[in-house]
Parts: sequence; structure tokens; C-alpha cells
Amino acid sequence: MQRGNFSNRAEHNNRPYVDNIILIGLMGAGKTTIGKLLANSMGKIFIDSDHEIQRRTGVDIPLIFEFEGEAGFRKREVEVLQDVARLSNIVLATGGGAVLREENRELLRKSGTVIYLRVPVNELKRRTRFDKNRPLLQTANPQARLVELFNQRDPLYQQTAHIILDSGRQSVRVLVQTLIKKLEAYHLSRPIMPSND
Ligand SMILES: Nc1ncnc2c1ncn2[C@@H]1O[C@H](COP(=O)(O)OP(=O)(O)O)[C@@H](O)[C@H]1O
Ligand SMILES: O=C(O)C1=C[C@@H](OP(=O)(O)O)[C@@H](O)[C@H](O)C1
Ligand SMILES: [Mg+2]
Repeated sequence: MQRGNFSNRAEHNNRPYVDNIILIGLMGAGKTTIGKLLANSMGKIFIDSDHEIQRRTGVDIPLIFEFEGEAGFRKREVEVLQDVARLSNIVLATGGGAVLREENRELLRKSGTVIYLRVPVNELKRRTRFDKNRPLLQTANPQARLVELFNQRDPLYQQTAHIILDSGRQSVRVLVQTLIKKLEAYHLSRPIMPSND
């Protein structure tokens, strides 16, 4: 067995918690950016739940919020998560609010190894400041909004994640390498058969 070589797929086919990688964290944490690179490096298929929602509806996220409100968006999000969680050999970048529903938190935890990209609010603000595609940040004070969301969601991300990666200004490339090492260390420390935790 080639320990640490995740491209050896056959070994992991019936171990979804090893096979799939799921990224969670606030807006701007780098889920989409790092997810793509991580999938590439590990020979996995990249899926972004927001992209999938946009593909299915044919419209962008701000328009869904405008017409259906956040509640409408969350319904679409849960549907997409349930569908993509059935796949294997994927890296899934979720939207920042995916952990709000308990049913999603349970689903994500049992469908893959969940990684929380934990980034300080100042850095999140810097990364999202010119972005018009995140309806929740289109307020007079996006920094205060991010603080509020961090306080509300940080405990939810922590309880959902198998691995927490605290990061600030490291480059995306360095983060991907660090993540691959953390994944290997995490799985080597686990029993072969997954438990239900
Ligand atoms: N480690 C990083 N260092 C610098 N910029 C980053 C890093 N990760 C992501 N970014 C940038 O931050 C912005 C938001 O990243 P994104 O991947 O869309 O985050 P998320 O999907 O978590 O909301 C993008 O412009 C991206 O290029
Ligand atoms: O935090 C949130 O509630 C949201 C995050 C966004 O995704 P990113 O985290 O990829 O920006 C997107 O799903 C939507 O605008 C709502
Ligand atoms: Mg994203």
C-alpha cells in the first residue's frame, strides 16, 4: 500500500469520509479557490455548490437572493448538497452558509472529510471588499457583518469540521500543500473503518 498517496483510488472507494473532501468557512475563506487547486493536485473532481446552483437555475446568486430571498437560496442549496454528497472522489467547495442547517452539517460530516478554512475577519474583508456577488455583504458596513457572521458561524464550522486549518496571509499554493499533509496525517491517525462520529 502506498501510504500517503491519495491518487491510489482503489483503496478509498468504499471510504467516503476519506474519498471526498469538503471545504467550509466564511465568505472569502478561499473555499472555491483552494478547492479547485486541491482537486487538481489530488486527482479529484471539483464541485462548487454555488456554481451548481447557478448552473441549475441559469441565474447568478444575487438574483436568486433578490427574487427568492435567503430562504429560497437555502432551499436550493440543501437540494444541491444532497445531490452532490452522493458522489465520490470529489472536492466540494460549499457556500459559507451551508452549515446553518443541522441536516446539512450532518450530511457534510458523513459524506467526506470536512475542512474548515478559518481566516481572520480582517483578511476576509480585504478579500471580499470589491465583490458584488455576495448579497450578504452588500451592506453599509460589511466588516461588521462579517464579524456578526463569524460569531454566529465559527462554532458551527468547528463542530462540523474534522480538520481546522487556521490561515491568514499564506499563499494559496502553500495552503494546498499544508492541507494535503494535514489530510494524510489525519487519516493515518484514524482507524480503517469509519465510526459514526
Ligand atoms: N490564501 C489566499 N491568499 C490571498 N487571496 C486569497 C486566498 N484565498 C483566496 N483568495 C482570494 O480571495 C477571494 C475569495 O476567495 P474564494 O475562493 O472565492 O472564497 P470562498 O469561496 O471561500 O468565498 C478571491 O479573490 C481569491 O482569489
Ligand atoms: O455565507 C453565505 O451565507 C453565502 C456564501 C456564498 O458563498 P461563498 O462562501 O463561496 O462566498 C454564497 O453561498 C451565498 O452568497 C451565501
Ligand atoms: Mg465560494
